[in-house]
Amino acid sequence: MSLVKLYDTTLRDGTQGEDISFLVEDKIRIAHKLDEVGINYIEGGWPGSNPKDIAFFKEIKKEKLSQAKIAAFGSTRRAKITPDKDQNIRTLIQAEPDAITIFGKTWDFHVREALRIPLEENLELIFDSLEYLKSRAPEVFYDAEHFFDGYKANPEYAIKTLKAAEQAKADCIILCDTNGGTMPFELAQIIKDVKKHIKTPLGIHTHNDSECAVANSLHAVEQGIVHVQGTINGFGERCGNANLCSIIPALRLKMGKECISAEQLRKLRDLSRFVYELANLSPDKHQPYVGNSAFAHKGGVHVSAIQRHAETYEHLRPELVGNTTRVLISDLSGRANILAKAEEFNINLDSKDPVTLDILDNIKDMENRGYQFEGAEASFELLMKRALGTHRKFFSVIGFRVIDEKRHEDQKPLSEATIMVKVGGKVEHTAAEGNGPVNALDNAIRKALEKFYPRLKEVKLLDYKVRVLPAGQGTASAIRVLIESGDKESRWGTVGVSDNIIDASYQALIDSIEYKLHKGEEGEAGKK
Ligand SMILES: CC(=O)SCCNC(=O)CCNC(=O)[C@H](O)C(C)(C)COP(=O)(O)OP(=O)(O)OC[C@H]1O[C@@H](n2cnc3c(N)ncnc32)[C@H](O)[C@@H]1OP(=O)(O)O
Ligand SMILES: CC(=O)C(=O)O
Repeated sequence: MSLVKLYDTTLRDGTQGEDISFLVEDKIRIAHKLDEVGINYIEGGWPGSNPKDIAFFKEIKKEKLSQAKIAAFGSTRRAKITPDKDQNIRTLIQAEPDAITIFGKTWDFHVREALRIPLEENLELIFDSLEYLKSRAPEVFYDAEHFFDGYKANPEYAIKTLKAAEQAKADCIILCDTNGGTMPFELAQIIKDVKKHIKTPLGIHTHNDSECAVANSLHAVEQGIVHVQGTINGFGERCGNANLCSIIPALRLKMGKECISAEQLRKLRDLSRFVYELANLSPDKHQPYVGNSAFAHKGGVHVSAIQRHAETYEHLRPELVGNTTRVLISDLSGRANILAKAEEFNINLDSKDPVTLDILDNIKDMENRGYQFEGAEASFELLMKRALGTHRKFFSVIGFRVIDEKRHEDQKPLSEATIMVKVGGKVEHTAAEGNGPVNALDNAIRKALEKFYPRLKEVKLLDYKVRVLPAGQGTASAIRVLIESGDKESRWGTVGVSDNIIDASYQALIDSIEYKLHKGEEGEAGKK
């Protein structure tokens, strides 16, 4: 296997993405995770940009990393001053990183329009800056900004800029597709041309504006590039950078390139989710390799086949990247989906059992009426238990009332719910206020039941989604409510559908509470 070095820029280019910002503490925690996963270089930020990035380089020195090197990022010197007088270059050295990466201009258009200096002077900026840094940092990398656009516009000049970096003895020259518009077939040919002129090891840094960042990075490796830059989850300026969560498994599992170990690869999904969490963003469920849907099978034909052999519909075993196969339930399901789900819930079901067909018919009918079980697996589990006769009725609701009242146009509306429930032989009648009618109803149901089932105190309502479903033939439009609840151990989704939003919410709330009570009972049974 040939070796490819991985260079992560989540903490620098990643933070140039809209909505992405990390505290110094977040950056330190992410650096540790990147180190554990075997990333060779972690670009921590641009110390010449802001105090937070300076603080990162100070703090990271106190940490013990197992193998990763820390890189600091900056630009070539400004025109008309020497590198020793350039504040940006000085802060790079003061940061005392293991490696320094500076970017410089390749594209004549940029030299004229962005820097507004003569082309020759830009070559001096590149050479001087790298030569100065080379004797002051253990390793020095050169990011050739806009390399591919520059090469297409003026190949001779673009190569001259790389030669300036080579003469200054940069340890690696990184070809950047800064605007992200290069196509994989163009990129491969340009790299072939570059290799005729440049002997310094080459790297790649691509952006995703044409959705080709990962493909371009992999093509670059095919062309002999040995250093790959990218970010976790593809965070980065505009449409983002090349996504290392896709590049790494492709390098190792599809291209036979040595980068991280099999054990480290199994931590990839955790790393992806950790970075989303610290960025305060919801994970992209459709993300290849590491997303929740990456190995989620919905079509009945697919589910039937993967149960015979997973590779029929999976390009690799999800466990290799720390993910798992999932089976989704919908009106596209067949018996195989139901059987797979039953197994997941430890329910014994046979494909010839008439109950299996009953469940399937019931689901198709309910989905036709607007239910959706993909995000409501707890409701589905209860539905199966009801069909099998293993569902326990912990309580019954005799009735409820919800009042929403606004007493004056300047006042906030008041929401109050009353509910009457029966548990065993006892009837409980309670009222509760809430922040809106659904919250009031949730509070009232729980208040009435917590007395009998104290474990309900652990349940929290985590998410609430409402969707207005279009009217079907002869039917009025309906409302679907999906609720996500959780306790300290797990999270579960439930669904309700009605032409009345309160009733739809009520169904989803009741399912959530019943699910928690069943879960607790099974837990207790397991302990006995
Ligand atoms: C392709 C990339 O992603 S490169 C990384 C981009 N990232 C960032 O810009 C984030 C961090 N940036 C910053 O904090 C600020 O822009 C700073 C501190 C670097 C500079 O701030 P300012 O001095 O106020 O300049 P400003 O941001 O307005 O303009 C950029 C300056 O850099 C100069 N510049 C741009 N590229 C280079 C280069 N490769 N070498 C030298 N100077 C450069 C521009 O000419 C301009 O200087 P000028 O206004 O004197 O002509
Ligand atoms: C250096 C860099 O971030 C770019 O060219 O995109």
